[in-house]
Amino acid sequence: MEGNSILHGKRILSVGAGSMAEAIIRGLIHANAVDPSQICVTNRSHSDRLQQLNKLYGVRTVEGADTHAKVRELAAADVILVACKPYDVANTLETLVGKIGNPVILSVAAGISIPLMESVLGGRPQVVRAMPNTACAVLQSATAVAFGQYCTEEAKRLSQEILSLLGTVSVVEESKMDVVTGVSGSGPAYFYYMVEAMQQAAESMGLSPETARTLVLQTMTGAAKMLQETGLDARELRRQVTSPNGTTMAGIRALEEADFKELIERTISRAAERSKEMGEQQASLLVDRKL
Ligand SMILES: NC(=O)C1=CN([C@@H]2O[C@H](COP(=O)(O)OP(=O)(O)OC[C@H]3O[C@@H](n4cnc5c(N)ncnc54)[C@H](OP(=O)(O)O)[C@@H]3O)[C@@H](O)[C@H]2O)C=CC1
Ligand SMILES: O=C(O)[C@@H]1CCC=N1
Repeated sequence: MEGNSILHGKRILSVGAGSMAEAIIRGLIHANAVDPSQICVTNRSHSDRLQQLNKLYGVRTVEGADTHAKVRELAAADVILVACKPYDVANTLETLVGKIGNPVILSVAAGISIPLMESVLGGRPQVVRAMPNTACAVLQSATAVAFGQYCTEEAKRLSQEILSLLGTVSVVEESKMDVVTGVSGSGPAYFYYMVEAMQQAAESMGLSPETARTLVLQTMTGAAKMLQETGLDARELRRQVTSPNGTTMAGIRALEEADFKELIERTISRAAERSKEMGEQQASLLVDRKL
């Protein structure tokens, strides 16, 4: 672990102990970037889940109901990772008011805007909105990040340092976050769906499940590596596989007949719209509550 890293001695409190919190924690521990004792995790009610994370990663935990310990953790946190479901964000942030110093509020919640979080927290909170994906767990996330108006340069550096340990980081305007969510936040699931479909097809045509899995996984891994390591774009790499009138051309023709590119555009657009919708729902609930 780097003693001179900006993360040295920083305390990270994860509010939420689900899939995304675990992917981030696992990544940070595996990157050897923080000592497990720097991370504390809390959730609402599932103490068994907290015990599991403590056992797996050595992180500290504090139960939702353990008020004194929780208040201490909140006050001492340098970074509060908001990793609960979008519809729980406003209520969760409300419970922090008056109990925190001036930590970086690093939210990964889909759709929930920086102004909404700032308004719930009040004052001049340092809110960072990120959209990573579960590949944080293997340090291969494609993360995008947008900064709130009250973030200091140090807060920006600290959050970027944390996220860049977990994969690539692209700084974007907040208005692009819904699209980002549709592309790379949900993206791994489209990819897994494609893997499922290819394995299923391979098996239905007579390959054993084991052979199907090996061939499909290595094909995907090899293709991704070719994209990364040759610097060539996808179109050119596809051209190299496609012999005139050969097998690939026959396969691609089936994708074109099904309007595959339009389908992918629709897929990303639906996910982005859902992100926007979730944010708008939460914003209007908040307005209703204030009336
Ligand atoms: N999964 C993914 O691939 C990605 C998810 N995200 C975002 O990450 C966030 C979390 O998603 P995910 O991990 O899948 O969700 P999960 O349902 O797996 O986890 C949600 C967690 O939030 C906890 N929680 C809810 N309310 C509170 C509260 N008031 N205080 C403390 N903890 C609370 C829950 O605790 P309990 O179980 O006790 O109720 C649970 O541990 C979402 O906002 C999502 O949009 C972003 C990118 C990718
Ligand atoms: O499905 C979801 O809502 C979350 C956000 C991005 C990926 N998973």
